[in-house]
Amino acid sequence: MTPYPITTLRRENQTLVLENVGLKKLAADYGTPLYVYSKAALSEAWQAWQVPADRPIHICYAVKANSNIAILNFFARQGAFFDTVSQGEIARVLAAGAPAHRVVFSGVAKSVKEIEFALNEGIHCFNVESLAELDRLHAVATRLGKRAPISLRINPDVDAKTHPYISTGLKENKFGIDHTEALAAYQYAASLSGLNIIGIDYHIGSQLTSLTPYLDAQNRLFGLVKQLAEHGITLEHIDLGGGLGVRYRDEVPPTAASLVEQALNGLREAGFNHALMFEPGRSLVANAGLMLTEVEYLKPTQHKNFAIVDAGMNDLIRPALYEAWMQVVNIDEHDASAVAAQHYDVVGPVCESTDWLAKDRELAVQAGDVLAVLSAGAYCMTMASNYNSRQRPAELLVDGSTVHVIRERDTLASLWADERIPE
Ligand SMILES: Cc1ncc(COP(=O)(O)O)c(C=O)c1O
Ligand SMILES: N[C@@H](CCCC[NH3+])C(=O)O
Repeated sequence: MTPYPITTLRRENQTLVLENVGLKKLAADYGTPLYVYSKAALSEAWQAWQVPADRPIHICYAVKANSNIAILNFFARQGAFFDTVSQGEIARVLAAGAPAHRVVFSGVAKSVKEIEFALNEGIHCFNVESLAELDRLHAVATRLGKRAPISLRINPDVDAKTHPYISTGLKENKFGIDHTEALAAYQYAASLSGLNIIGIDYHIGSQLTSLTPYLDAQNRLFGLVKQLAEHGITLEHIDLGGGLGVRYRDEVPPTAASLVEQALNGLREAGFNHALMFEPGRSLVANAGLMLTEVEYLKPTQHKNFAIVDAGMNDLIRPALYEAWMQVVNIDEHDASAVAAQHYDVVGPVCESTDWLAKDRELAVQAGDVLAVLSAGAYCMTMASNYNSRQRPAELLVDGSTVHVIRERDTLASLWADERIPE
């Protein structure tokens, strides 16, 4: 196993280099905390999903994983479709230069305003999550003199065997329409003139590290597609969602190609000629990014050692939220004779006890060192907040030896720019 899950990251002369750029210089030039993404790693992740096939396969990048418009623009140029969950995400995709007809709109709570916006822009498909949403879509589309292209998101009741907070395909989850009610839901949708049925989809959870739950869900879904056809309801596409896991530590997730092949085999066996869609987020971006953070203080106590860094749970919340393990490395290697390795909890400045990035990690570290939190390209910057009135980090995109600033750090004034003191 390579030392780092980011393939474009390596150690050269005891310091970490991403593509052709030294991380120490980036921290010095742009300050910390700082997100840094590798364009070559994004390319590699995108290529991994490209499988030759006897039908169109649309890869819909799940915008929530990393919604910086430079990242969206990169995927738009590759020909990606986009999975979105809000008007804001759709607007970002359009601002990044992608056409509306490559947008699918998922989410359990689509508002009238969001539906109007998506219909007027002309998106590819609404992934519908309830009967009430069918009624709302029909009403809005009819009022606008349009027909809404729809797919029903099915809840297949399959255990994705991932963290319970990011599992979405069990019957107790709020997502999708119960597979036992799917036929009736489709028949109801077919009776509504404002709707145009084009697909079926599911998304069973995130950070999946085995193909088995996908196969279980796929079999269930394909059974439904057959049943629908028997009732005269035909579909253009089948969307198998996102969720493919990545390596944070020692996970060995299936390759994207093996997931696509499993789906293609299933389609061929069933005699289906539908187009195929997937909605990957994490697997396209997690291991294209890292976060740099400087050690402010070392705080040894009688119980444990703390390395107190300048990034907090507001900047990177995954450990606080899911106890997620993310690799933390010192970007400069110390000679063992100069700095001895010890066990540290790496904690941030936020006034919460859950404000930690890593626990009980062996690190040779001094105050002033810069640490890199790896695999931070997905669900890190998008979940950042201004809690404790902290300025969210800047973001950089490295391309060979070139560094692009793709987001400036929040300014102090931006923290209250939208607030008003009453007269
Ligand atoms: C509907 C939908 N599609 C796709 C994704 C992307 O998932 P992942 O980042 O795990 O690939 C998510 C998030 O889990 C989602 O909710
Ligand atoms: N935010 C989660 C993934 C959630 C996926 C959303 N459907 C994470 O960081 O792992």
